[in-house]
Order: sequence, then structure tokens, then C-alpha cells
Amino acid sequence: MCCCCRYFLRKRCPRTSGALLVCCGPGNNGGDGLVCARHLKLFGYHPTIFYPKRPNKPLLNNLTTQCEKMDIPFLSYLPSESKLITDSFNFVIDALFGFSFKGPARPEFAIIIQQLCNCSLPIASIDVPSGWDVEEGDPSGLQPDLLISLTAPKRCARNFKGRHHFLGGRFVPLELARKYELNLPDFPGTDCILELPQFEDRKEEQQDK
Ligand SMILES: NC(=O)C1=CN([C@@H]2O[C@H](COP(=O)(O)OP(=O)(O)OC[C@H]3O[C@@H](n4cnc5c(N)ncnc54)[C@H](OP(=O)(O)O)[C@@H]3O)[C@@H](O)[C@H]2O)[C@@H](O)CC1
Repeated sequence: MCCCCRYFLRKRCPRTSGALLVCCGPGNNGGDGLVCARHLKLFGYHPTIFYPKRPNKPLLNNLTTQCEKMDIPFLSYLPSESKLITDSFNFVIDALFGFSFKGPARPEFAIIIQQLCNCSLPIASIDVPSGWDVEEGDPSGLQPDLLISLTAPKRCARNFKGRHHFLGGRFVPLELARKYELNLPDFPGTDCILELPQFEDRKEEQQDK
């Protein structure tokens, strides 16, 4: 997913001013956020992590340690004024919740999601925009500019109205793809990411065939 973010950032946010806020949730989606922050730091950006609820799991502890050892700062709280967020960062990575989220968000996270909704910065959501039902989405919830679906777009991605939708990862064994009729697109060459057309455009393309 950091490849997708870099693509977007190259246009929107030069590395010299590449101050990014990475909001990480308590599950593996949050773990993806920690990996994303580490990779972006390696590529010369300046991530800051907000990781308010940290379950004591070896994988997540190790990912956190890697970020700490790379001198990535962790925020102890999210500023309640959205202006403070927009003044401090150029871009937000939403790694709060992925496909295991069951709404509605509990109060401590509902506030954070609302703060992201109020903030005017471009937002990239990893796998599922946080707060969205994995099947139905949430038309009144967070509306990211960039969605990075992992392995396969989740059903809610049909409701994504932002500018760029990427598919990341090409790890699905053929047998599994056939069994579940995933109908995954071909990745060019050895690329691990692919930009997908908007759902409405895809529907039109299929109708034209
Ligand atoms: N093959 C894979 O698995 C791959 C997974 N990948 C990545 O992992 C993501 C899925 O990770 P995941 O299953 O850990 O769940 P995730 O969405 O991060 O959230 C779980 C946490 O949220 C919490 N929580 C739930 N509802 C809540 C609420 N209403 N309000 C507040 N909290 C709530 C829940 O808390 P609990 O209910 O257990 O107390 C738990 O702590 C997936 O989207 C993708 O990004 C990829 O890397 C590719 C391979």
C-alpha cells in the first residue's frame, strides 16, 4: 500500500514537505498502517503515527518497535481541532479498521473517525474506509480520496467515490480465485499494484462488451 500512497503523494505532496499522519487501529488494518508508515519513512517522507489502542500481540508489538527504532514519532492524542491537523500534515493514512469492523464504532473511535471526516486533507484508506460496513459502506461516513484494496476489493468498494482506487497484492492462489469467482484483474509485468477504474466506469465497460 505504500506504493499506492507514494503514487498519490508524488502528485500532491513533495517529500520535503511530506508530513503524513498515519492513524492505526487495534487490528491487522492498524498493523498495515504501521508497515505503511515505516516504508514511507524509508522513502523519505515524514510520517507521524497515532495508535491509540495497542493490543499486546507479538506481530503488532514488533511492528511498533520497528517504527520506534526508525524515529517515527507517535502522537499521544489526536488534536480535537481539525485546523491543527491540517496545519501539521499534508496527508492522512486511515488504517483504523478493515474488514473485521462491525459498526457502529465505539465512542473512542467514533470521535477519531469524525475528526477525520471533518478534516480537509486528502485521506488514503487501507482496504476499507474506516467505519464502513464491509458490504454496504457508509454513505454518510468517511469519504477518502484514495482507496487501497488489499488482495481483492471488498464489496463496499462499489460505493467508493474518491479519485483513485488501487488494488494491492497479487497473492491469491489460482484455486482460491476460481473457487470464489474473484475475477481479479491482471497485474502488469511484475507490478504488485494496479489502479482500478471507478466502479461506475467498470459497469459501463462491461455493458459495452
Ligand atoms: N488475510 C488477512 O487477514 C489479511 C489482512 N489484512 C489486513 O487486515 C485487516 C483485517 O484485520 P483484522 O481482522 O485484524 O480486523 P480490523 O478490521 O483491523 O479490526 C479489528 C479490530 O477492530 C475492533 N473493532 C471492530 N469493530 C469495532 C467497533 N465497532 N468499534 C471499535 N472497535 C472495533 C476489534 O475489536 P474487538 O471487537 O475484537 O474488541 C479489533 O480490535 C484487513 O482489512 C487488511 O487491512 C491484509 O494485511 C491482507 C491479509
